[in-house]
Amino acid sequence: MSVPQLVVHRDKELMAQAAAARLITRIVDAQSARGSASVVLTGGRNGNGLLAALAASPARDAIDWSRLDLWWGDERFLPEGDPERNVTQARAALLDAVAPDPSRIHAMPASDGVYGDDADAAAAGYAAELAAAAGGDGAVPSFDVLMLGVGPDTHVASLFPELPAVRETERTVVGVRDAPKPPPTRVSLTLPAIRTAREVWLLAAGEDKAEAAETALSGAGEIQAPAAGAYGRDRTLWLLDTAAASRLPRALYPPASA
Ligand SMILES: O=C(O)[C@H](O)[C@@H](O)[C@H](O)[C@H](O)COP(=O)(O)O
Repeated sequence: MSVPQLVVHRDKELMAQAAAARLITRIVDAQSARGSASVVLTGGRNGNGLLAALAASPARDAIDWSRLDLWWGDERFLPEGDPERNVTQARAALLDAVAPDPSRIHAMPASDGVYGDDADAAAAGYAAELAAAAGGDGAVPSFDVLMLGVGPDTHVASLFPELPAVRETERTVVGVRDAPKPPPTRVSLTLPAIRTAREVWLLAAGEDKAEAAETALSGAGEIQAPAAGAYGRDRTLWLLDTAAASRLPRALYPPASA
């Protein structure tokens, strides 16, 4: 378990731009070291803001888009092409502008796909795809970076406080029903899957995330505060803006980042 590091940026726009630059560098380093990179994207405003900033970055094509595997931490279980799906929003924010290798874009199943409207079957299908990509070395590939937006209630992916999905200890992907954040039915990585990533980056910008950041970083348990259970093998990085960091003890983050 890696102890959370915090970086606090002036505002959400700068946080998105700095996080995008950080992601470009991390991907380029992974591609240089191992020939390819594997990244897990997140939905939501902060996640999509990062993708849009990356699309606008002059350095974006330092990434070899033909050697990048993209996965999702969660997905709204809706029909293919629904504007509310995280992959639809990721395509609009970034993917349509960079033309990655389509075989390496691993979208979670849609509710009108091969699994029909069965979210549990869709989750099992995505778990099988992860395991196949892991090449028998385990249940999921070794993700270089796994990004998670943090909800105001401290949820990450579609793991909401006290609900069954956050309590899952065996499966890597689960179906979620009755999610408090619409739409109610989703597919999500579980905490055990999240924690296999080399690096986990939690994105929290805006006043509405201040209480969640304080709760998750002040010793709350992962069932009550799922963000507290999201950490990487090598690194756990909270990327915040000053508004989201406003309730944190000043000692938690270095002065240089304020
Ligand atoms: O499917 C989703 O909605 C996201 O994956 C979800 O986990 C999101 O990242 C958080 O709710 C934060 O969303 P905002 O950045 O919009 O607050």
